[in-house]
Amino acid sequence: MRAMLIVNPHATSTTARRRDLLAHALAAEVDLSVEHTADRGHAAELAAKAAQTGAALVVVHGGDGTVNEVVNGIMAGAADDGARPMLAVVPGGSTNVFARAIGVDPDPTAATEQVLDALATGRPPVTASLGMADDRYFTFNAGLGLDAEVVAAVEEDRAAGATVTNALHVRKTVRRFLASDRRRPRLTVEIPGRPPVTGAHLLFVSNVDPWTYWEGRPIRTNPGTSARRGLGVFALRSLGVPTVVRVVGQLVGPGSGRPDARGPHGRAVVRDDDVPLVRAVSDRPIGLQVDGDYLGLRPGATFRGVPDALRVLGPQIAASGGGAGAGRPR
Ligand SMILES: Nc1ncnc2c1ncn2[C@@H]1O[C@H](COP(=O)(O)OP(=O)(O)OP(=O)(O)O)[C@@H](O)[C@H]1O
Repeated sequence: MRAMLIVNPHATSTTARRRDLLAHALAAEVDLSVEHTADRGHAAELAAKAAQTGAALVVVHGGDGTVNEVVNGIMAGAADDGARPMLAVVPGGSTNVFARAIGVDPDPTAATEQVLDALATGRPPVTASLGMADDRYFTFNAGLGLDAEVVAAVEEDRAAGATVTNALHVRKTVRRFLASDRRRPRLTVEIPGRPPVTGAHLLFVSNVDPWTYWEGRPIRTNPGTSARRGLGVFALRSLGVPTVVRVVGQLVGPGSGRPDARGPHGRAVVRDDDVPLVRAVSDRPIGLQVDGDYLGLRPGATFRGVPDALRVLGPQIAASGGGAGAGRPR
């Protein structure tokens, strides 16, 4: 089997030793080419090349941003899903939301074992859905408004040499929240078959649950969403302090991370956990983020679910038919 290993050598939790071990272990099982990314965008080019030249497997070792690039590269490189290489993820970032949501072990050594075991035993890949925000695929979430503004502000600090920490995210979120125009909501959100929702301030669209992790704890905006189902939609129609305090409490309070958590709810919360399509139009330009990558200001965006888009090698499937969001064997 021909495979490509794509590594972001600058990802937060990777080391030279781990990269070497991973490459050696994989090379014992497959015909492997090893590529290190040189800059932003390179992982997408490499993955597209792997798909175009008929590789059967692309293994990515990096954070969610590099995984997003690799997925977009695979999808661009092979339009026909039968010709698409399988994906395997060995987490190398700080949160690794997509990998964890589809049942990849967050520990890179254990995740490597999952991939080697699947190769050695012939365990089939599982399928996973993707989301699309306009023409860009996403693996875990995309958003319009506050979260995109926070991503942009954090990226700016990172580019200036700051270390990205949870504390930095909190500072930027509070600052953007206080600076936002909380009296003039910008968005109209349209979900087919439902009356349009006017007066929304922000929109989060999820492909998997949880939406993200905080200090290792899952933050669940749409607990009914998984890589086997459609998109999760979460919008807020009020940024009033009482509403925000209540919703933040529902997102991070006791019991919020449990598998049976109800998720955020209330009059100002618009939520749907399984939709094929959602459109949002803004009355003035609004920031868009996709898997933590800021794409700039937009007049709005169209989000689509892409079922069974990827075959992911490594995660096991529970007897009940699904791990944490993983799809079915294929
Ligand atoms: N060699 C590189 N040099 C600069 N940027 C890169 C390189 N390789 C990948 N990138 C970009 O850097 C961003 C962050 O990388 P990645 O997600 O792999 O790691 P991370 O920052 O550790 O992840 P996380 O933010 O989840 O902790 C990605 O958006 C990716 O496109």
